[in-house]
Amino acid sequence: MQLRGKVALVTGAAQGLGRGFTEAMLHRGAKVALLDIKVLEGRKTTKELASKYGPDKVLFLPCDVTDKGQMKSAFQQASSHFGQLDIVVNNAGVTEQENWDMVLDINLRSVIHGTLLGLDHMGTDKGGGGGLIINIASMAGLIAMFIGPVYTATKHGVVGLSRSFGTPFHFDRSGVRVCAICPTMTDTAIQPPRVAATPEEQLKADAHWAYTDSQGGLLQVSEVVDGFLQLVEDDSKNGAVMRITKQKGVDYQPYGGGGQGVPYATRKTRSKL
Ligand SMILES: NC(=O)c1ccc[n+]([C@@H]2O[C@H](COP(=O)([O-])OP(=O)(O)OC[C@H]3O[C@@H](n4cnc5c(N)ncnc54)[C@H](O)[C@@H]3O)[C@@H](O)[C@H]2O)c1
Ligand SMILES: CCCCC/C=C\C=C\[C@H](O)C/C=C\C/C=C\CCCC(=O)O
Repeated sequence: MQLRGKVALVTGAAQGLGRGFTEAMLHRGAKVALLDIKVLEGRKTTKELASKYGPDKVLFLPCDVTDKGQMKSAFQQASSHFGQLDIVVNNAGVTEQENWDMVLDINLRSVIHGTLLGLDHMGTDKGGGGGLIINIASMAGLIAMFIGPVYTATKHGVVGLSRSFGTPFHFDRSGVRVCAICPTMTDTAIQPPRVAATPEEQLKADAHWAYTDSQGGLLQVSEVVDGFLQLVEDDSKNGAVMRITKQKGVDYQPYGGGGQGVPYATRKTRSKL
């Protein structure tokens, strides 16, 4: 998909990777609705981007992605403000924490909801023009992050969700590509400090940084954004799971069945047999 003239919605866009994806799309001529629970940061980011790309190109919508009403309303406001919706990036996320219900709600349930809302707004079967949904998973969606079992579970869930909605069964109806991106450790505020407050936290921080350093250190946001743009522009990728690592750069997780999971003959593909 070429970005010029397109409209995107990005969750967790106030900072970090979400801000990076937003700015890259604006730079290529898209308009973007920025959603975030952090209202001050969200407004500040939007103001900065408005002064660089034009106030008509951005819209900030305060939104807690775990609140179904707020999410539904934000999607409606983004679509009606810009007159269309072409790309949804389910990016908002948090790292492992004691309140594991919250990790599940933000990292998985809201991504499921954001994907369903994206299909409702963009699906050709729902009166939309088709489009693209990119779900931000993590390498922890493909391998076990031993200091983050719940985080790992949510990111594996995001990968599975994206692969399933990325099968021809769904694409034939909706015209919406659904893909996931799995970056390894990236230099954003989600990263824990090297020096922690308690011995237990220090044990985790030491394990985390030993692993990260052994993998060549942190990715920069720009490296993940480069992969993101590649996925946006490559219309052949549906149900694809992009990996981004310091050692191998951008590549795709290999799966049997050409990345489409269990072979499935849809009405359209059957009629061509
Ligand atoms: N940084 C990494 O190492 C890394 C690696 C792989 C994947 N990821 C994933 O990338 C995504 C972005 O993370 P980041 O590294 O930019 O972190 P970040 O903390 O810099 O940004 C996350 C953003 O999500 C927002 N957010 C959190 N909870 C929210 C909620 N309930 N509703 C709305 N917005 C909410 C935050 O306010 C923040 O702006 C996350 O899904 C994360 O799991 C990060
Ligand atoms: C002390 C808490 C650390 C929390 C880490 C913060 C964010 C990480 C986000 C990334 O999405 C993780 C990406 C890849 C991790 C994959 C495997 C790591 C294995 C080693 C480990 O458990 O740290």
